[in-house]
Amino acid sequence: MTILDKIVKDKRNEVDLRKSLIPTSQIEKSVLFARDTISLAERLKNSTSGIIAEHKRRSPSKSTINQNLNTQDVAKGYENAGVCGMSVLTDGKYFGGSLDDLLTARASCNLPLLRKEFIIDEYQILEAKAYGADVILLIASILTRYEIKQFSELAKSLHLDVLLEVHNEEELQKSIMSSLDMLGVNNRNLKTFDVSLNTSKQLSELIPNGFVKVSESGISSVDAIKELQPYGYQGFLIGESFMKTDNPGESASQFIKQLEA
Ligand SMILES: O=C(O)c1ccccc1NCC(=O)[C@H](O)[C@H](O)COP(=O)(O)O
Repeated sequence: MTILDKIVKDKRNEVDLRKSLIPTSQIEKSVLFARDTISLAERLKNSTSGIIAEHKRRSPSKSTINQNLNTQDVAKGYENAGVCGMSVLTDGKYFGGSLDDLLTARASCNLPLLRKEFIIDEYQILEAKAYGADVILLIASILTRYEIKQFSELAKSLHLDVLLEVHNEEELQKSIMSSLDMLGVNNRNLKTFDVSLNTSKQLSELIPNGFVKVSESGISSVDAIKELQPYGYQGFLIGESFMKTDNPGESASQFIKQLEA
């Protein structure tokens, strides 16, 4: 069983439990459920840097990244740095995140927020909206084409942007549909954790125009972004590189200044 299989198995149990505790009707009554969302895709199209900065305490590939920071400081720091959006990991067991982190980030900044989660049920999309997200992530390797269609159409009906993540050509071909806004190529192989920017480079030409291209994971230098930009990437998701420092907002700020110099 791969780590991804384990995460998905645990996620099904976790979502079933939450569904039994909080009914959909209650989620839909939350104040944030009625909030006007902000489009990350539009921000990326109009940006010269395209940074999506992540809140990430730990991960299966790095047991500890940073356990000492508070989400409010990270969100405010990222906003002051001028990032286009913030990604908030909400998985508890493997990443040390929570829906409360999303809520705190929402209360602390006006950035478009991505709920970074292993979405396997429509219920999690309703939660994303209710806890202040503007964008959801769908991971092609854990979903069927039918699920990608159902989930992305639900997200669009709630005015959420959809970032679809792929790692290879097969996942990309199965997923392309008009209800997606952004196509993300994950440079980290989620089975082996190997990271290679070549994955983004190789898949770029297969992504149809009209989708905002996002390169995800393993980006730790301005040079990496300059290498990826000629392949049409407008968004760059960066987690560990910022979060491993004492001040992720300041690190993002220095990074963006260097990129735009
Ligand atoms: O980061 C992991 O180890 C990981 C393992 C299994 C599934 C997903 C994983 N990461 C989620 C992400 O996509 C990254 O957090 C995100 O792209 C940022 O990556 P990085 O800049 O390398 O922290």
